[in-house]
Amino acid sequence: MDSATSVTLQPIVLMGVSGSGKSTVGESLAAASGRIFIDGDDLHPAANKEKMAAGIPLTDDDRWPWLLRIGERLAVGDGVIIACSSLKRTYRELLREYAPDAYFALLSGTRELLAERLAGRHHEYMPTTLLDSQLATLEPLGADERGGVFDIARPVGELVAEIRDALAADQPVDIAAPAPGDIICE
Ligand SMILES: Nc1ncnc2c1ncn2[C@@H]1O[C@H](COP(=O)(O)OP(=O)(O)O)[C@@H](O)[C@H]1O
Ligand SMILES: O=C(O)[C@H](O)[C@@H](O)[C@H](O)[C@H](O)COP(=O)(O)O
Repeated sequence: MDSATSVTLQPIVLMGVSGSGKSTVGESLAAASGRIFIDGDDLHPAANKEKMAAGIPLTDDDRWPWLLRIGERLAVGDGVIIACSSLKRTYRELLREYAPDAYFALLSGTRELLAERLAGRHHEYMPTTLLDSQLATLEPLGADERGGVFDIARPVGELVAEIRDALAADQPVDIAAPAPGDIICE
């Protein structure tokens, strides 16, 4: 008889400031692990995109509706990988209300490297001038927050491997407890 345990895939949030590689690493990680990737950029209300395009940083009130959309997607329970800057701890706390087992992979690097990466890419709406406000807003992961910090100076393939290894080494909630009514095999 099959084991009664059911396996759930924990969602992964690629977090960090603009240009840290959330979309690039997230897409690669999803391809390597057979998961769905969603870019949080695509879930911003149009007003947020217009504001950022005008070079104005978002406020908390701008971000809450966006974070709610992301939380709802995380809550589906299919192990989705989402790129979402998640700059403040309060934002991550909101996302954890939807997905308590979410793993936050913080992509971290120097301002110099971030500026270089931003200068080398084209983005639908995000100007490079918002980098400093993003860095000022970023609150690093607390020791009690589930996740890890990854160095963006590493090649994408290495980052993907490092995140997969870190997740594999930290999966206390990967195997869900038997649900009521499950038949337990001795
Ligand atoms: N680890 C990396 N090594 C080299 N280039 C990278 C790396 N990660 C991202 N990039 C490049 O840096 C730029 C910013 O990455 P992107 O994924 O758009 O960041 P974000 O989604 O966080 O804004 C892109 O041009 C991307 O190709
Ligand atoms: O909370 C925010 O201020 C935004 O979400 C921001 O953090 C995000 O970076 C933009 O959506 C641009 O997208 P990129 O991160 O892909 O540049």
